[in-house]
Order: sequence, then structure tokens, then C-alpha cells
Amino acid sequence: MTDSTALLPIYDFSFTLNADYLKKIIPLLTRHQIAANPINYAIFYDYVTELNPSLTSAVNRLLSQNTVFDSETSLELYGNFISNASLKSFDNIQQQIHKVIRQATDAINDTCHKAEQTNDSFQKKSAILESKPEIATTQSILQEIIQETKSLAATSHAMQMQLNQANAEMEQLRNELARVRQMAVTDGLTGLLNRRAFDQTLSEIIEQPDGETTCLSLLDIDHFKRINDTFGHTIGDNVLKYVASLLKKHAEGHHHVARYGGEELAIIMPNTPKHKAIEISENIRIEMEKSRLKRKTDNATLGLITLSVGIAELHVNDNPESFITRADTALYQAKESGRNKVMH
Ligand SMILES: Nc1nc2c(ncn2[C@@H]2O[C@H](COP(=O)(O)OP(=O)(O)OP(=O)(O)O)[C@@H](O)[C@H]2O)c(=O)[nH]1
Repeated sequence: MTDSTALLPIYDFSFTLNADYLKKIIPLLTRHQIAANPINYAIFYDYVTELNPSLTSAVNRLLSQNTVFDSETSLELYGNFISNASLKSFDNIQQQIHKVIRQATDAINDTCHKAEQTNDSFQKKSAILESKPEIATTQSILQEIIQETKSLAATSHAMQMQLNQANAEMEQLRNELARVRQMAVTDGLTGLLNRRAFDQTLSEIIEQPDGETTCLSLLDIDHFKRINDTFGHTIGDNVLKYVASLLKKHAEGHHHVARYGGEELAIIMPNTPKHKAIEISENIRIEMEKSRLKRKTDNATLGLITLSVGIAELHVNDNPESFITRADTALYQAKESGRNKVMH
């Protein structure tokens, strides 16, 4: 049986934090006249925690279109963004692996059985040859032996073919597993690591310090709400994708680029001194500031879009929360001091 719990979201927030979420979820559901059933609660739980940016984006779109959250809509959201579609894929792949292994085992068993039969038959014939060494008997037995040897060779050949096919199918399944695994750690909109992968990567880096400097850069699009309100969510999504592409372009190969929350992106920079983290973040900020994005349909400019950035350096006694909080504080200072800035 699959350990399906391994693929379920982990909700390890404290009692107090969950109480805070409750206080946000209920008014939201009430304001939008959405039934407070467990499915909708789960959807809006992920929404307020911003754990699941793809879901946030989908909910924002539905809310901005005043869509009624009927059971069909809720189940679709839940199925697509929470219940984890990859669970089904994993089950599917596991069943297929079992099937391939069973077929290969059957083929091997058949061949072994056939080899045993042939061996028995050879022993019997050898006994006859020893007791009746006439030429006619010898010839006829030789014919039979040749026949049986050919048949055994054919069975072995069939098994070889089946094993080759099983090998090819296993290779395909391996690729499929890699694809599903990739999906499970990727944010659907930006293609960056998702929040879960971000949390996991950061914890691993903090738990296994390598003595080198690690920095964290949090990047937030300034007045993103205004972009959404003025141009709509689809354009907002495209701006997010563009910013994500800038991060990917400027980050180094060993950095981890993630979507941390709604319009907040992050780069975990292991083995990177602070001055380098600042330089990379500045380059991203400057390129964003210089970009003049346009709406595809009518070439209308989206105006100046800027980024605020907060950087922190990992300290010896840090845990993920304290590290993120320091970067977040720097980001807050960047916002407070006028936005379009990198603070550390
Ligand atoms: N289009 C789109 N919008 C999103 C997504 N996730 C979050 N948002 C929006 O991002 C906006 C964030 O707004 P605020 O937190 O008020 O921040 P802001 O307008 O960027 O202002 P400052 O951060 O203070 O500069 C909200 O309007 C969200 O709806 C997404 O995936 N797509």
C-alpha cells in the first residue's frame, strides 16, 4: 500500500497561528458568502497561509470574477490544488511497476520450468542411450534432443525479448516518476520551487551547515495589488512570471529560487558572501526597474514596476523562522523607506 500521508500537505503551525488563521478565514468566507464546509475551509486555509500560491492565484481569479463557490467549483479547486493530483500519478506508476515486474517474473518462471523439463527429458534419453546403444535409437533420440534444444532456445529468446521490453517500460516509469516528483516541488505558475520545497531546502541547509556563508534574499513586487486592480489577474500572473525569469537569470547555478508566497519570491544562496547576495539582488532590482513591460494585446505599457528586497545572512544559532524573519524585516525596511530598494 502507498504511504499516501507522505504526499499530503504538512500543517505544522502552532495553536496560536492556527487560531489567527481561523479569525481570517471565517470573515473571508462570510464576506464572499461561501459555505464554511471542510472543503472550503481547507481551500481558504491554504489561501490565508499563502502556502499554496497556485491555489491563491486561482481563488483570486474566481473571487475577482464573483464566481459562486458551489460544490463543483470547490471540489475542482480542492482536487487540483490540495488533494495532490500527483498522489494519483504515484499510485498509477506503482501499479504499472508491479505489472511489469509480474510479467518479467512470469517469463523467468516459464523459462526455468521449460529448462527443468528439458533437463529431465535429457536424463531419461541418456538412460535409454546407455541401455540401448543401437544406431536407430541413437538417431531418433538425437533428433528429439535437437528439437527440444531448439524449443528451449526459442523460450529463452522470448524471455530475453520480454525482459528487454520490461527494461524499457521500467525506464519510462522512472522518467514518469522523476516528472511527478518535479511537479510536486514546482510552483505551477512560475516554474520556481514551491513553498514546500523552499521550506525543505532551507531546513536542510540550516541542519547541515558547511561552514560557508549562506544568504537569503526575499523579493517582493511593489504595489502588486495595483497591477492586478488596473490590468487584471492574468497580466498580474504574467508580471510574476517575468520577475521569476529575472531571478532565474541572475541566480547562480547552486542557488535555490522559489516562490515564497503570493507575489513574494526568494533566493536561498548557499556558499555566497553577503556582498555577492547584495550584488545579485541589486542586478535583479535594476533590471526590473529598467524593464518596460507591455500588454500583448494592445502594446499598452504597464508602467514602472519595481521590486523591494530584503537580505539576511545565516547565523550559527538560526532556525528557518529566525533566518526568514531577519530577511523579512529587511524587506519591510525596504518597503518602508520608499520601495525599489535592496536592504540587508
Ligand atoms: N495575479 C496574481 N496576484 C496575486 C497572486 N498571489 C497574490 N496576488 C496578489 O498580490 C497582491 C498583494 O498585495 P499586497 O500584499 O497588498 O501588497 P502590494 O500591493 O504588492 O503592496 P506592497 O507589497 O506594500 O508594495 C494581492 O492583490 C494578491 O491578490 C498571484 O498568483 N497572481
